[in-house]
Amino acid sequence: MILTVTPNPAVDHTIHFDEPLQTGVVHRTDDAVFTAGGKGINVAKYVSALDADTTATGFLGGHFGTFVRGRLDDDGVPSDFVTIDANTRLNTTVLAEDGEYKLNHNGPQICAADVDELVETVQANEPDTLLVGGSLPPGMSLSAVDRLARAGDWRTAVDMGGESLSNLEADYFVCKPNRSELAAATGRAVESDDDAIAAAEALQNRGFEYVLASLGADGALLVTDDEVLSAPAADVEVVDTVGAGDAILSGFLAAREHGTSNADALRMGILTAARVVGVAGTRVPHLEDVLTNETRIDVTTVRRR
Ligand SMILES: O=P(O)(O)OC[C@@]1(O)O[C@H](CO)[C@@H](O)[C@@H]1O
Repeated sequence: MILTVTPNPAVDHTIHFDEPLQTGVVHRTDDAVFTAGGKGINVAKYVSALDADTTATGFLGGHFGTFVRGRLDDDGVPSDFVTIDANTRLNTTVLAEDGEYKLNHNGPQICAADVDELVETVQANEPDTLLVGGSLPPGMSLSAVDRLARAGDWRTAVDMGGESLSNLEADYFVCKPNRSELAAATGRAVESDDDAIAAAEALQNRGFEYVLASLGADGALLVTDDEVLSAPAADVEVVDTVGAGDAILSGFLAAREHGTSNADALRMGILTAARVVGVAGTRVPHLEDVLTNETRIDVTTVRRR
């Protein structure tokens, strides 16, 4: 079972305007979507739709916490959250004619007892794979992530900011940096494909079994002890990119749970992301047929290591 930990869940508010944003103007629209979000929660939603056994945990509180719980229940995603006093955050994505604006709140204050309860909740769920996804709320330190990774006999995936990746100390199964996180984690400029490969290899050498790097329109890389694999992005219409990285990781984790090869897992990540970018916000698109989809994604071996 894949247990996802979202230390800092969110109600994702995605609002769309057919005009560029301007200061001093009241922009009005009918087009707004509210979903249960946060990186770990998105992974739970997507891997569940990919037919992998999953449960979502993390911290939830207040009215927004109730909303997130309710949405997961409606979607049939099992959850086992730690309840906190403070309100879960609201994150807004504005899709305007002049671009995609992401406005994220830092989240509610967490205390040591909340973290202890989270560790106990994770242990009680006995996952095979643990994923810790997204930012840490105020009061939760990075050492708590290492503690979660070491609290039982599971493999741990992480999807966190680049600086966090470079400061983790436990053993990790996979991390999923994007381009800027690769740069922040390694202190290298990541502009070209070669830069991305070199940075992903450098990160893998630091002790991650797999580095799955999401490169937006340039697709994704998978670096293992033995090889570097590359896959292009699918050629699809993009509504917004929110959740695309979560989708790549979800496809990869679900495929690994189903026992596929590395190349097929990378392909499934790309195909899952191709569906997710086609819907607004972090709504769950139709994913049941992703494995059997006709779309050709050619995974290439960049080099053997
Ligand atoms: O502030 P964080 O935790 O880094 O990111 C949170 C977030 O922006 O990431 C998800 C998309 O990946 C959204 O569902 C969510 O609002």
